[in-house]
Amino acid sequence: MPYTEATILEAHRFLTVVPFNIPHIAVRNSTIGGYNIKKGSQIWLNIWGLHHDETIWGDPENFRPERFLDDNDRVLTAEHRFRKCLLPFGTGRRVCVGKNLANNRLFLFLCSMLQRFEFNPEDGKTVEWDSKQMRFGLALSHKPYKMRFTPRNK
Ligand code: HEM
Repeated sequence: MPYTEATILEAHRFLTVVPFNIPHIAVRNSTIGGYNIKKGSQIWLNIWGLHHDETIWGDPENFRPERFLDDNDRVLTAEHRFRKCLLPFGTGRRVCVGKNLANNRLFLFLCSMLQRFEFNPEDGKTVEWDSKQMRFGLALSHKPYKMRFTPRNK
């Protein structure tokens, strides 16, 4: 189900639930991208910035799952630049241990909900989206909004 998988990838990018990763400490003096990092420095990875960088994504403020599909509507492989620039679970030795569990759950949850319900905003309303108005914390969350879930068999 490539479009569903692409939608989950795009949701990871667009929402970036953990915007600044979990802070790390440099264990030795090192150089990254021309910057000298002193041993003991606290490192905050700006994943939200990476996921909303116009020079990478072109139109980062648009929710567009198609960006993760190739010309044959297959999900881009892990080698594609977009996939390499998508780091919702961090990267390297301390990458999220729940990554596979979370992705499996997201897929099953999304599919089973979409099979059973139609989702719509409250009657006559639209849900306004502004990624700069999220509730900030270790994890980002949207301010409350109301949705109508209608069983698909009715
Ligand atoms: C969409 C869901 C999730 C997101 C976006 C997410 C994101 C992250 C991120 C960004 C990190 C920091 C990685 C780093 O330091 O480089 C992390 C670490 C971690 N996550 Fe998740 N996570 C998710 C779900 C889960 C789940 C379901 C579990 C457990 C069942 C989990 C357990 C952990 C643990 C234990 C760490 C610390 C790993 C370490 O420091 O070695 N996460 N997660």
